[in-house]
Amino acid sequence: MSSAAPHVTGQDHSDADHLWSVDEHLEDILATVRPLEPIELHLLDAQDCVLVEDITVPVSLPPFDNSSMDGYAVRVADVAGASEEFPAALEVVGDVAAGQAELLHVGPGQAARIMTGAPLPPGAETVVPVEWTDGGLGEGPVRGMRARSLGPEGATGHVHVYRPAEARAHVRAKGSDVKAGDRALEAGTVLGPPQIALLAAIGRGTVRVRPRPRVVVLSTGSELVQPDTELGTGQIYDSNSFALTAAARDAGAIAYRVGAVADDADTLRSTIEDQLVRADLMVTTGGVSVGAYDVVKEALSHVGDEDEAGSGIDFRKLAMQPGKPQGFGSIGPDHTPLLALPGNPVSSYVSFELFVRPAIRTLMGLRDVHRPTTRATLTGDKALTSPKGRRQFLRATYADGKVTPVGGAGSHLVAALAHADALIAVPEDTESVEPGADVEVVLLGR
Ligand SMILES: Nc1nc2c(c(=O)[nH]1)N[C@H]1C(S)=C(S)[C@@H](COP(=O)(O)OP(=O)(O)OC[C@H]3O[C@@H](n4cnc5c(N)ncnc54)[C@H](O)[C@@H]3O)O[C@H]1N2
Ligand code: MOO
Repeated sequence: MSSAAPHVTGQDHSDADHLWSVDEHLEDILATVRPLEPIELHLLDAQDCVLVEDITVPVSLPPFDNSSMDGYAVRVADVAGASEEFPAALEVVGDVAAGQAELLHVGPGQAARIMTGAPLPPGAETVVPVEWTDGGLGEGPVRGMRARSLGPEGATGHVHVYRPAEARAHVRAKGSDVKAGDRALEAGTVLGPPQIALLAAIGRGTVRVRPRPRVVVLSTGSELVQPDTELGTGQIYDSNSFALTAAARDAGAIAYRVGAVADDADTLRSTIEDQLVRADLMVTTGGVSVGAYDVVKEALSHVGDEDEAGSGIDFRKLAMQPGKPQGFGSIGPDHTPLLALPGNPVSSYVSFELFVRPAIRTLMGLRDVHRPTTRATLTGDKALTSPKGRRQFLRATYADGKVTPVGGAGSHLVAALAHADALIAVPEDTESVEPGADVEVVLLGR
């Protein structure tokens, strides 16, 4: 299943030195990535997915008139004028429990003990809550019914009712929620818990939705080792593959983390080929810069160019900091989109937020693909500086219309990233921002 249109960039940037703007790169990605084909999924597997069919209610909700209270089903005339001083005394003909198929008939002078959700029995016109009665015990108003374990035989004898009730009081009418033939949900609805509740309530076990994309995250670098192992000389822990797998899940994807691949082009190519079978989107980190060991660039620069129309990864520089070197294109027989992110941990995470998250959400068919942004007042005691011609994304915390930078601009500062919940976006033409200024903020984690 192809999740990408043939990748033909709308821009003519054949010049290798062309600096792409953040918006141009994003546009290129979003013009290529296509929503996944819908499939039929069980309700819980469809959570957070976009519905592609209008859902019509097959049976009314509630399907029958039923009681909204534990109490007694009675006739209106039999309790008219009832009071504590002059209670109505009615013969109890038995119990009506929720789910009970056989219904009693309530005649004049009679009452059936009824439970919340149980069908209103024929003959009864209204329900009096048990608190308005003596519960059949003859000792004044009660707070509730006796548990079934204490009275397994059910209700018999007489009940005293102390208040009148209007017709159909405490009765939930058939179809008062939705009626058979009504539109329950429209195509395009995102299925959250309340929508899943409605689908289950009207008896739908499966629905047609766009599935969550399967995203394979692969980090590269011979220096990388797994957490929980001993660090050797020159080694560091692979944090990007964890961060991006988590970020892919957070965006709505089913994410597969592939452990770090060493800096060897053949190994990388064959690992990517092996992973394509379970990928609607591939994300790599590292190896996209200009070093001699920048293996992603080496392995993917010419991949499929000759034999797969529309395939190939384009490596480019963005007018952005962090996140300058990026790769994007599609790969393999299904033209699976691939985003090659830079290796610095903050660069890869910021790039994910700006480019991969919208791609994942486009695959899901969602309308809102971006993180929300807002304007906020910069706080702190120093001016921010930003490289000329680059859109800078600085880590920050945001609250109550104020935004405060956390840590510096270095793209290796993972600890500061872990304490941030926002990014300050400093425009390309701005080199310095004074405290008190109004800035644009990308809100993470919402
Ligand atoms: N001469 C130049 N050098 C560099 C340039 C440049 O324009 N000219 N650009 C710099 C920028 S900006 C970035 S960003 C990086 C991007 O480099 P790569 O994508 O090739 O990434 P690596 O070299 O593989 O790694 C960079 C850095 O990040 C660490 N890293 C990588 N992967 C992980 C991981 N999975 N978990 C944790 N840390 C990781 C890696 O050890 C390096 O320290 O290039 C600059 N250089
Ligand atoms: O662009 Mo790099 O991502 O500045 O560190």
